[in-house]
Amino acid sequence: MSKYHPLSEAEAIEIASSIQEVFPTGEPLVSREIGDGNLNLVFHIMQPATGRSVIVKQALPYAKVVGESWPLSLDRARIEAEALLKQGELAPGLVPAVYKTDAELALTVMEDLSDHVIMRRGLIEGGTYPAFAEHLSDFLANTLFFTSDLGMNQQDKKKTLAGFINPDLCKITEDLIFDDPYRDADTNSIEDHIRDAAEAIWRDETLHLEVALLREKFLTHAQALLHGDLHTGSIFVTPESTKVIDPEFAYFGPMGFDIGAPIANLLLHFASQEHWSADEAARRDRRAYLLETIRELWTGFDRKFRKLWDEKGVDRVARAKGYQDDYMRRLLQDTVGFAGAKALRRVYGLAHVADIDTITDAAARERAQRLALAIARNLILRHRQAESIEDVIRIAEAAANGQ
Ligand SMILES: Nc1ncnc2c1ncn2[C@@H]1O[C@H](COP(=O)(O)OP(=O)(O)O)[C@@H](O)[C@H]1O
Ligand SMILES: CSC[C@H]1O[C@H](OP(=O)(O)O)[C@H](O)[C@@H]1O
Repeated sequence: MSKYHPLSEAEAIEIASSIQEVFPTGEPLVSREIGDGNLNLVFHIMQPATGRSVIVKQALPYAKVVGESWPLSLDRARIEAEALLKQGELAPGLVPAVYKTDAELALTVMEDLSDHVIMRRGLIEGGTYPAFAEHLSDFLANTLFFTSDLGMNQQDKKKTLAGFINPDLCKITEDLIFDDPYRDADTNSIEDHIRDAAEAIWRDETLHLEVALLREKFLTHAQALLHGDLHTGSIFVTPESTKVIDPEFAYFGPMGFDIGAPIANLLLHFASQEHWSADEAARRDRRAYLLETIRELWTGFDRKFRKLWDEKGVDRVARAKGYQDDYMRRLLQDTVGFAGAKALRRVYGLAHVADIDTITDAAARERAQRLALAIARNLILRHRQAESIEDVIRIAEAAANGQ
């Protein structure tokens, strides 16, 4: 019989107390459930006498945000733990330390990052993160390169891939990102004042073709091991430090999906700047910072990925003249398209973003939602023509200027 059951606070404490490297002494521990995500339980376990702490994250057999009517495999907890360990090897210091995993109980005990802030929250509060683009481009270049056919033995890659078959979580993405926003689905959550914009998207057949092409890539292109859900709610930051969490959507998919995710979320935050109803200068400065971060993220990624290819590439054939440039151009185009798809679903799909939803002035919120939709739609429509990250920046600036 399986030993799985959702943990009580007392059981979470008992498990945490076995982590000798954090709690070598026997003083009592206290627990608090702090999960604010859509899917899992997260216990913060602290030893008041020493101030030491860990996080115990446990999967539930269903999606917490919907309830037991949406069952989900517990195997996602094993996948999350294995992805965290692999990312820790490939991108040291950029993910939390893992102290213990238990596939049967579907849990991971990890480093407490409460001295950081979730990036979405930090951005909403006006924070700036000067090391973020450098760190995240390191994370992306290393995790994607060394799990692709360019940076890893191709037979080993196929064997590794078998451990990251993640059908339930991929299905969430296939439906919530690539299908439901393009039809009148029950899962959508549409504010009345933008219903006309959603209906226009449901009728937009040119857009549907581009989304079908992106969805096909997500379904079939096992290019590298992805994080799979790399939005600003999955990244902890301080001005000096960046840590990526929550890779439970990990699977072998198209790299542009991971690079597009943070770009989409920076653009959603860009759109949310409509909340500065009167302060044009504040809005302009904030937007310039966000666009510069997007530029640095892609250019840093491009430079580091090419360097790894030149210095650590394992594939002789990949050294064919012109192949690298062609590959990077296609990767940019995927990134642009996936950024658009990831942004669009956050405006009226099942899961929104606080950046926009917390704007209390309804007129400003509507402007932000329409701006996010305009940017997202143009990214999707034009992704196959993109030649440079400047195309993304021009699309965002033009939409913000009402063009
Ligand atoms: N290592 C950690 N350190 C501190 N807080 C964490 C850690 N991991 C998760 N959390 C907290 O729990 C929340 C939900 O975690 P997350 O992994 O995103 O869960 P879900 O998979 O349900 O989205 C985060 O937003 C954060 O507040
Ligand atoms: C029914 S899951 C909706 C949505 O939630 C996930 O995000 P998170 O686990 O970080 O809360 C993922 O983005 C899913 O698409």
